Amino acid sequence: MGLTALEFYSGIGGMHYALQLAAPAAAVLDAFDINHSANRCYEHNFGKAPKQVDIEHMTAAQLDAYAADLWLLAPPCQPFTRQGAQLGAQDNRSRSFLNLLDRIPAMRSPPRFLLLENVVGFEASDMQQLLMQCLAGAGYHAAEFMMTPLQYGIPYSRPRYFCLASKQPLPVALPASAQPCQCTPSLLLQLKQQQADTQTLTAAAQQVMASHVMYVQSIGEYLWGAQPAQQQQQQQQQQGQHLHSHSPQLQQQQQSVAASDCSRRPQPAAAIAPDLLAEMWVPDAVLARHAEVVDVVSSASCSCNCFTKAYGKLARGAGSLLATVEDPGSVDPRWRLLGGTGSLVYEGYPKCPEAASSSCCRPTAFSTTSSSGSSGTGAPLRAFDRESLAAAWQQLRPRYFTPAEIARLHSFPQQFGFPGDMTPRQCYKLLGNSLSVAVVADLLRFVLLSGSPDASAVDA
Ligand SMILES: C[S@@+](CC[C@H](N)C(=O)[O-])C[C@H]1O[C@@H](n2cnc3c(N)ncnc32)[C@H](O)[C@@H]1O
Repeated sequence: MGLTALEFYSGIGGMHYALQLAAPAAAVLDAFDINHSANRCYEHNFGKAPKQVDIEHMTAAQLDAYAADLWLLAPPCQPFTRQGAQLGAQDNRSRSFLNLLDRIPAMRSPPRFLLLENVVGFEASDMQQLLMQCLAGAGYHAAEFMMTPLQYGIPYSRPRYFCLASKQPLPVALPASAQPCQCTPSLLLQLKQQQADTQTLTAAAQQVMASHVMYVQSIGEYLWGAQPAQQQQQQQQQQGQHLHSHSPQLQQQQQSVAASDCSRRPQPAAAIAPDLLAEMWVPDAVLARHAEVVDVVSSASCSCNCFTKAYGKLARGAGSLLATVEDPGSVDPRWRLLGGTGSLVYEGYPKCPEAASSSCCRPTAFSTTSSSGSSGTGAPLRAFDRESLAAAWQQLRPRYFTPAEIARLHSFPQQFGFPGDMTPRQCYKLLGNSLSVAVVADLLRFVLLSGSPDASAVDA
């Protein structure tokens, strides 16, 4: 048999889709999750339900029986989120993951590879230290990353922590650092072909990432294949400016990464059915109550904020809304599109859209982007109040992103769907817990190359 995997905390199967991209011949032997709705959705798409078991009680013998090559892990993130109590390993929701860490040294056939996903904040937790100690003690080579779909040209900010581990040396040995690596694994592999020593390689990779040269598609282009001409021109100009600031060698590498990422993008999302669209309008009352904290993007925006499981329920920090007016500037010239965040601002309000985005701000290297627009270039509103801002939002007729659109922004394949009886709220809850398939696929390709001499083919 080829590569075999176990998917812990499987949710709706984001890790499974990523594995299908990274190693098409690999097999997921079993998936495990306690959430019945998530398991129904997983079965709907993969034809086999995950085992509805509590991972906290799994034994080394049970795990050994699979003799799986790869463990995919997305344990609960609540113990590590910035808004929570940050109890880390002391939080009851960490117990199942602690159980797995305890089991690994006791196993006869521990996995050859591991991939873990969690929220930003995990890297500073006691659980991260326990994980690293466990991996080092069990003889793994490990590397930590902080990645977001924006780094793959996808207009979606969802920074997440990742840890990769392998019994064989990783294809690029990262220098010891207090901070997780922010370079994409595919870029590291490309640079490795030309840069012999690790120090030069990582310095070059950091330089590329810090300059934010990746071609990021607009939301309209990514979801529906549409790109307003004006924005296309703007992006080309920006991209040109950035590329000229680097060596021809790096330019070539960046362009080829961007091109290969574009080729992997999903098909445009299906048109929204009228009855679904009717459910997607954001009520005026919500805009009136939360005028200062909502984040609204347009189809021309090149980013939107992280969708959480509270999307559709909470206005603050749960994910962006989409303006349905094609050109906000034509409705009122005081609208501006922030280049860095993709958010719409009205004469400088809200002052800092990212402040409303909970744990979802971008990695530092990505927050220093050049803006295609600017905020507050007009005279500030003298008598600014919530009502006038709410009225301004209403002009844009914002709607919620549909579950299908969020699934596409997570790079789920076109054929992914939810069971027909699930409400949008249930879908949002499941999607908010899930992950970016594009990001995880890239990390998986990298870790699965461990130990291979030419680092050119996945052993699947
Ligand atoms: C962050 S989500 C992972 C989502 C998944 N990666 C996806 O693509 O949808 C964590 C999942 O772990 C499950 N979970 C939490 N504690 C668990 C436990 N003790 N045993 C089994 N599953 C658990 C939750 O039901 C939830 O679906």
